[in-house]
Amino acid sequence: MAMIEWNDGLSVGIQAIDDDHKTLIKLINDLFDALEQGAEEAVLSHTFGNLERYIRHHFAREEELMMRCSFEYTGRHVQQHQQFIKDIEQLKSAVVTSSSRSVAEDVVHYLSDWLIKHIVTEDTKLAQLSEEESYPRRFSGVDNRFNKLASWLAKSVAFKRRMLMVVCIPVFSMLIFCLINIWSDFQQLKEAQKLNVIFETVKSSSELIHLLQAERGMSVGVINSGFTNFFSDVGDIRGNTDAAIDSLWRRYSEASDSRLKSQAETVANWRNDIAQLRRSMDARAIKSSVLRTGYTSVIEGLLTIADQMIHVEMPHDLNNAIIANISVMHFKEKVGVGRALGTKSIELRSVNADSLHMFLKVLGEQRGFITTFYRTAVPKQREMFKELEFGEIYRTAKKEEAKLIDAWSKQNLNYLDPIVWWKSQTRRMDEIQVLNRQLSSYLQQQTSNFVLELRQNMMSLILLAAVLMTISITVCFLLVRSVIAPVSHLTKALTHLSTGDRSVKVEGIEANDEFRHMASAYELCRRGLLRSDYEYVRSLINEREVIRYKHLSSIDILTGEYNRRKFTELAAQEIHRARRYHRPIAVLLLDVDHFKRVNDCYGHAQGDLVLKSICRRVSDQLRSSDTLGRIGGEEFAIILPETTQEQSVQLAKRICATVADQPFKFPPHVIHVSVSIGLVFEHEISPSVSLDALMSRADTQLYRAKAEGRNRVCSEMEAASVAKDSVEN
Ligand SMILES: Nc1nc2c(ncn2[C@@H]2O[C@H](COP(=O)(O)OP(=O)(O)OP(=O)(O)O)[C@@H](O)[C@H]2O)c(=O)[nH]1
Repeated sequence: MAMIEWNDGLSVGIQAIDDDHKTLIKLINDLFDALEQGAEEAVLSHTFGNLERYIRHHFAREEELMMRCSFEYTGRHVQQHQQFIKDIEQLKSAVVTSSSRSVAEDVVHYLSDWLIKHIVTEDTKLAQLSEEESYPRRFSGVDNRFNKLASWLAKSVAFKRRMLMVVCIPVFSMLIFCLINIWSDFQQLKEAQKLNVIFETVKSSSELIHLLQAERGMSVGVINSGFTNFFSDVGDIRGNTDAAIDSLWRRYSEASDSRLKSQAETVANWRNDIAQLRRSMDARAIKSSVLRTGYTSVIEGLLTIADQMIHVEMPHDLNNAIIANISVMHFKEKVGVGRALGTKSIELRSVNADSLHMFLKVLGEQRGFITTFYRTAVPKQREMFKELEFGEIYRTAKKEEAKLIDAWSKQNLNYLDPIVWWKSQTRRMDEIQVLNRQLSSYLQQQTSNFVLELRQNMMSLILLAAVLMTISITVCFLLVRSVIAPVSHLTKALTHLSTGDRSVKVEGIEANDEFRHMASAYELCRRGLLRSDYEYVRSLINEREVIRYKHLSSIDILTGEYNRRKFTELAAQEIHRARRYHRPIAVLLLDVDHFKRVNDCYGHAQGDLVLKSICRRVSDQLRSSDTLGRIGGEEFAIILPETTQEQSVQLAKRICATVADQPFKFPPHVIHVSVSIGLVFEHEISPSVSLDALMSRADTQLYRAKAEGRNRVCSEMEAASVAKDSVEN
């Protein structure tokens, strides 16, 4: 029968160590079997030797592993190993040389207890530590980078923090995303607010260009008419132009953007240039062509500044919209140039090819700007332009343009009226200016919408960020409550359980999930351990009961000495030992003399007291290694191991004397009693001599002692010497 058995639950997870443990279990079982079968000393010694060697081998393997893992308690463990190896030599001698079977069994129990403790506590700790090492493991998982990373994370970042990471990383990523977008929107908002200023200046520039175009046309008309036509109109328009220049200058000089501010000086210069042109005109000291060039250069300058605005960073749609708007401003200027060319040609009736060529070139430039407009304009702007193109004024002007080209091609401008031409083109320019204003308003509207959209976007992002923060804080709080707290409770409870404290319950887990299952499993485990604790205590009690019953079944109730059964068992062991080790032994049979009379005279109760007292006196004479037993009513037997013949005879005589010399006093009675003893002695017990044989021989001597008068010791040696004496005599 196996003393202990391997159970996979004992595995520490390291194949080599598990194999060692299995072999150790087998060797302990072998030792137990050998003892069960009553093996000879040589067999026991061999079996124990195997166990001892394997323990040394196992310790060496463990110590090597401890060194490799830098195990914290290596020194202490090595010391324990050395101590155990010393102890095991004593255990070996206890098993091999002890004649007592129970001693050998105790040693085997001790060894099996040691092995289980060693596997369950010491080696399990070591195995946990060696997980990081490359020691061949039984359950090696898939060793890939992901697993390594996960393992690194598990070791470097505590569970609580990992849980927080799970929540915080995505939430904070989104938060950062929101903040980046808020920042970007904020920047765009600032730019958009600047755009408003830019569009205002473009609008003002457009108004100024329109007034300058009108002033240029009228001023040229005044000069060309010899200062007869339009003179009063020029005065009115100059005032408007001055107001528009001042307004534009103020816009530029008050602008916070350095790009705009720098244009204020240019506008001031243009104001001076225009004033100079006017003075020259009023002094009639300028040609119309020079005057036109002067105005045109200012207009082109204004258009160039407007052109620069398209390079300001802004949303694509707005950028296209402003390009479209500026294209219309350019287009209008080209209409103005065409108007002047046509007017001059009709007035002079000039049909030269250069003029026609220039006119056609201007028309080409107009088409170019219209193409740019259509390419960049947003649908709404296109709609506005189409309305203009299909309007009566625009179509009339285009018809006049066609008439002029036709007349030019026929080389006859005589039937054309310059006033009609000029007016048609002027009305067309006015219409275009109306369109320009609409386009500018549209731009401002778009910018306002854009700003509004940005503001709303920013507000939404701020709201989202606030919601995310609230969610993350709430989720963190909930996680702490619902995950980390149960894990902490369970860990605490398990720690208590592992140290033997079975009283800690897991409380506060309200979820109906894995934690509840874990808590239930823990509770089952705790109750199971409690039950096994009680069972263990129960088994200890039972064991004690068995020992007590065993004791009772071995003891004579009256005297407290061994009864016949136990005495026979112990006497047989002593005889076995004496035979094995060739040691001497003596057997004494003692009978109370005339005890019937004691009973008869003093009663049975008094007789019992006398028997007890005799036993005490006899026992007082014995050594601890001697064995006394009551084998009959008033008959006792004594085994004296390791005693010489002389010592045994002396002891027997001393017993006789100690009983007979002092009467037993049980007031009011004084009872005189004696004992007779039959003694046998063996220097060395041969295999043929049994306990029964010795007892029988002792009984013969006892019978002789009774026969010879009682209160004496009779032995075989003395009988032999008497017989020898009589033969010699
Ligand atoms: N009080 C008491 N008497 C016992 C007990 N056991 C046996 N006896 C008595 O011991 C007596 C033994 O008597 P016998 O066998 O005739 O021997 P004896 O009277 O001692 O005489 P010898 O042995 O020949 O010296 C009997 O009267 C038994 O009743 C006991 O436990 N208590």
